[in-house]
Amino acid sequence: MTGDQITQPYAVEGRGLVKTFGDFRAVDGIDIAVPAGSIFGVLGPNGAGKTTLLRMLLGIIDPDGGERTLLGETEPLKMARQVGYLPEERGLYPSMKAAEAIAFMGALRGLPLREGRARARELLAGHGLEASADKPIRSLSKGMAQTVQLLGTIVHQPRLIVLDEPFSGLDAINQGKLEALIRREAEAGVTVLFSTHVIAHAERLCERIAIVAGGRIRFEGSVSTARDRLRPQVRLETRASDGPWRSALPPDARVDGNIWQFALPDGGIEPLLKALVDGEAGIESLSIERPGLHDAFVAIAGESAAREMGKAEAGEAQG
Ligand SMILES: Nc1ncnc2c1ncn2[C@@H]1O[C@H](COP(=O)(O)OP(=O)(O)OP(=O)(O)O)[C@@H](O)[C@H]1O
Repeated sequence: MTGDQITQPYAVEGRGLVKTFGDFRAVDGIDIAVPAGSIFGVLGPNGAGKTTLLRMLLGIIDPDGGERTLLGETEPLKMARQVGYLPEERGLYPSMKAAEAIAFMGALRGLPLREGRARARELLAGHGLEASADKPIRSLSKGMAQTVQLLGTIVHQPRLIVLDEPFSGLDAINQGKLEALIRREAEAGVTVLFSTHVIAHAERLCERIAIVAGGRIRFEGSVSTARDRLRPQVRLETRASDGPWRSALPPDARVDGNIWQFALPDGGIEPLLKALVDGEAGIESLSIERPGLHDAFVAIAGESAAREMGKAEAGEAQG
């Protein structure tokens, strides 16, 4: 097949994407660019528009406005055989055997069945599921069935993998295995685009993220750049509770006994340290912590979006 080589810097691009259902704008003018070979996370609460965005990028639904390019092709479905897609709605034929289900999913994307069957067994063995290869899906646990579906998503060795909420419904062990699989695929040069409402997955895995809320992109860039939106936080404990050194602390420092908390000043920590030492404040403890992606998310998308993310995660843990 011609055009197999990735020559474009982005595996997926969307510009000005809009999707309206009735008079509701689920996606409200989104620009997104996923670098080829990267792990890219679309992060946002339920109903933010993530699924709609992914479906438009893949060509499953058409946008009402805007343009998209998938592996260099402006008609995304033309690249379907080079894409692996795990939809949010999971499901395999319950009576199909695990290896057969994987081969079947490969066949839907153009992989000859014989090859698919052989690869299915290799993949199952690689995930500790060789004993389940000839068992019907209905006899597998939910997590195992989800792993089988995931293996079916990658069996035809796609150049781009798109996973819609892939961590949902998996226990911590299977979530860890999925993270490892995503990393392995990316190391082999595959582009991985996934959606999630769990900030920790995006923070651990992604080179770049897009934060989506209310159908709009609130941030797109590296995890590190998102975290840099907030100043590092200082926690200082002094032996003395008063002295001239106090004027060196930022005026908005919060105080509890002899513990002071404040954002790292523009000039850095050194001028303050000097004042503390010269003033004999006595430094009991000092820490400077860079905010995590969760705090950055709150700053970027707002408290209510962050609460929605937390609620979805808690609901899932219960369910
Ligand atoms: N086919 C549809 N018809 C009507 N409304 C829709 C349709 N698909 C999505 N929506 C609405 O568009 C909004 C965005 O949905 P979408 O599924 O894209 O969000 P999401 O971020 O993926 O969240 P979730 O994880 O809950 O699916 C939601 O309010 C949803 O109810």
